[in-house]
Amino acid sequence: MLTLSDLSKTYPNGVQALKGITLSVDNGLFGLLGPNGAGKSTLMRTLATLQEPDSGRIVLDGQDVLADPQAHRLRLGYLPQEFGVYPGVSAAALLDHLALLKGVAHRRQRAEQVDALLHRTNLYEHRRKAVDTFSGGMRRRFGIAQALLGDPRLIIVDEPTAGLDPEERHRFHDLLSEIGERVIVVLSTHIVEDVRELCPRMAILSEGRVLLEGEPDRLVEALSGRVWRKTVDRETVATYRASLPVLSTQRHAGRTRIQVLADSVPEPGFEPVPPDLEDVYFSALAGGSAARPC
Ligand SMILES: Nc1ncnc2c1ncn2[C@@H]1O[C@H](COP(=O)(O)OP(=O)(O)OP(=O)(O)O)[C@@H](O)[C@H]1O
Repeated sequence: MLTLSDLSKTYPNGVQALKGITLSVDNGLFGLLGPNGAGKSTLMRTLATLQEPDSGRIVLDGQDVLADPQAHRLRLGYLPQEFGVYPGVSAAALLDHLALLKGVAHRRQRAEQVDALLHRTNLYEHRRKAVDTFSGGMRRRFGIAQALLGDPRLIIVDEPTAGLDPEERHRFHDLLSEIGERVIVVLSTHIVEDVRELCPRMAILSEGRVLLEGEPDRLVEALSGRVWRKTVDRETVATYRASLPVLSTQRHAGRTRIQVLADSVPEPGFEPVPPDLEDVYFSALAGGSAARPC
């Protein structure tokens, strides 16, 4: 169990990136969803003990993370948004090197672990290729392999599917789900689909605060009967936005579909639609009229 209590962080330039974040995270995949600048990466780096919060507490399995960051790092796997690799070094050699840094001192044990991870991430046949020549998807999978070195208890993945093609994204999702069966995985993303497909629990973060937390299915259910759609001309969208709580707009066959949150039909011509997680996300960002945290 991972608990974050009242974490706050203000950068030297005055930006308050975290404003009292409190969350409880169990085994499995936990999705942190939020727009750019919400504070996701700051929170991920804080969880990875790469930077300290100004205040607050992090406890993993009863141990105070900030009191002993070194012990925490041994139980941690981290896949940052961007990671550099030494040019010309093969996947197997780099994993071996990283395993050594992670404290897997015994050569044979290291070789076994590296081989197992290369198989698990479907990179075994590419093990002799330099990681800097890998495609985006292969690089991400390599990132997961290095995050799994040393058998961590907590895995942190920051925006893992950005830039992946659908097939690689799918493959990456399978890998994350499988990992989530045994450990805590905290996944940050601005892609609603990632959370819908992967996470039994989630939180929506914006401007350094948790707006909403819960099970995606239950959060969607809470919007049932309250989402309405109408196809309109593009020029009228601003008028609708000014008078109704518009959740989202979408181009469809040359016209625009708007989705509105309302307890009853907002005006003639709107039809009810089943809510989805995107509606939950936009309603939370819009001020949380749907926000009934569970
Ligand atoms: N090192 C830093 N110094 C100053 N401000 C920072 C620093 N890192 C992040 N910020 C600011 O803190 C806020 C939160 O940024 P953060 O990168 O944590 O958000 P994010 O949700 O991960 O966004 P993105 O998806 O764009 O990475 C932003 O306003 C950002 O400009």
